[in-house]
Amino acid sequence: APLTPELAITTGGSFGRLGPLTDLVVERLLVGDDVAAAKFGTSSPIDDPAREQQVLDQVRKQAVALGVAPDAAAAFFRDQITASKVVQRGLFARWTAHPDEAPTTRPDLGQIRTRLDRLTTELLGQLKATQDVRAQRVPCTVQLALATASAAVLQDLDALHRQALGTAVRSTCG
Ligand SMILES: O=C(O)C(=O)C[C@]1(C(=O)O)C=C[C@@H](O)C=C1
Repeated sequence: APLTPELAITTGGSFGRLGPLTDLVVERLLVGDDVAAAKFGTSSPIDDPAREQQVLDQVRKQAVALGVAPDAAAAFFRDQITASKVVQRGLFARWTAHPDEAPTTRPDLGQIRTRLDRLTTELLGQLKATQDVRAQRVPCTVQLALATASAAVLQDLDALHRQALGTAVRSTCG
């Protein structure tokens, strides 16, 4: 049944100065669900080192062009990739144990990677936009806690995706 207007929640995005960055991180994690659906029941492994290298090369190139430190950007994206694999492994385990929960259609991995490439550009834009706050250890930690806690609630993340979010943001404050 549709929510009554009184119960509807206006989701203006996650809170604080790191809210927009965190929303993109969550969006990328949720694309991990689609990656898992593309690979589950196929011979494509979760780990694809060649594709990871391609992602990180794109990150370094775009970071330099934007004036973001390429090593820090690459470290941030290594965490995004690790977090995506946390999601994918968790979903594979869930779908193996409960085949009735497995996806019934298989999305195209090539199209999903095009989405990931667009998210790379958007995430780098937010790394650039948040350089000031991220450089200040204590304020950054406070803003990150605010953003991740609100993201988990607003986007109704389950335990697997909350765990993956923790992995994805671990180097955000340097
Ligand atoms: O593109 C894939 O195949 C993915 O699984 C996504 C992704 C990523 O997060 O960018 C994660 C794991 C793979 O090793 C390569 C890339």
